[in-house]
Amino acid sequence: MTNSETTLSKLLAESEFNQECKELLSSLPKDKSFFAEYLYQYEGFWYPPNLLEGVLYSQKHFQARDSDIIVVSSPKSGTTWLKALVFALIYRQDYQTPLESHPLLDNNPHTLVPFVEGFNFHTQDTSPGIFSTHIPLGSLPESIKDSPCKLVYCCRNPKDAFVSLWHFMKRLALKEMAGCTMEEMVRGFCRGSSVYGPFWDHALEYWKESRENPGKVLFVMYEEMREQPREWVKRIAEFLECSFTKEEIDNGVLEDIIKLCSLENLSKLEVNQKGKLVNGMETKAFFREGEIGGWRDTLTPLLAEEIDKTTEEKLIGSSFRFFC
Ligand SMILES: Nc1ncnc2c1ncn2[C@@H]1O[C@H](COP(=O)(O)OS(=O)(=O)O)[C@@H](OP(=O)(O)O)[C@H]1O
Repeated sequence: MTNSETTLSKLLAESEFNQECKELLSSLPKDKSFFAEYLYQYEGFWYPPNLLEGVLYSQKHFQARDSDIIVVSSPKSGTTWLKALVFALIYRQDYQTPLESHPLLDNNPHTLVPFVEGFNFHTQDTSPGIFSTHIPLGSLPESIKDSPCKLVYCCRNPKDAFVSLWHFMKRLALKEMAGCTMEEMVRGFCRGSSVYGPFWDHALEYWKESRENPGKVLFVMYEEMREQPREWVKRIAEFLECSFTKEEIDNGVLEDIIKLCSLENLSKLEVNQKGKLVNGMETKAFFREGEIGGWRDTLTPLLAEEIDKTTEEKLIGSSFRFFC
């Protein structure tokens, strides 16, 4: 068993659950999985037990402040990038160009921006607080829904998000993955039984909320940010009420932030090549190719078609469309 295997398996499956959580788990629908022994369905979405425990904890204890910013995504949809961008945007006055001593140069974005469901949100004592979550809209802690805090949702094409997850799991050599074929994993993903899945319902709920409540939720597409980072980073800044001034644009602050947070830059930093998060996960696992349509190198046409079919079914009655 490799180190990362031990750590992640432990993280996903062997936590010591409190009594309340154990009782809840025994009452929930469960499905065999390759993330942990079982995923459990809670409020319509699927979780490994330890992540569900984090969701329950956050529902009880997370107190959003009015000024807080929450980066939201399904796993593998651009979380790490958006965390870095929002952090760099909000603190850009504190770390002027040239960016030689920026915290993102020696901290992984996941260290700087804690997860709402990660038990360590208490460590964030700055204002505004920047947090991140994969929690579906309906299961967010009430204080997030009720306060004027803002949510930036990052969505990605399901085939690329799936393939990214596949490579991530493979790299972490999770023991539950042993013997799991890609066909099985695609099938699980399509029936919604994937971490924080169904992937489509997750995106659709936030997309709808962004339409109905545009001051609360900004919906961004990973692919559009890749193609037009200037446009989108400016739009995110506007949404977060920290628009770029003309002087900043003239001085190249926008370009510096884009460069600092780029996959090319972050992935070559020592902290992201050799570092580990507090939970033991290797930081390099969060960076790969970031390609649009990269799924073609991994998915067979048949498996791609299976995901497309689910996408088609899920989008019936909605005008929402994924990027490609
Ligand atoms: N800075 C930056 N810019 C653009 N793309 C980036 C960046 N950082 C990570 N990535 C790519 O995002 C994919 C990982 O997704 P997440 O960050 O959402 O993963 S996680 O949910 O936080 O585990 C994963 O995509 P794939 O390359 O397709 O696997 C990463 O390569």
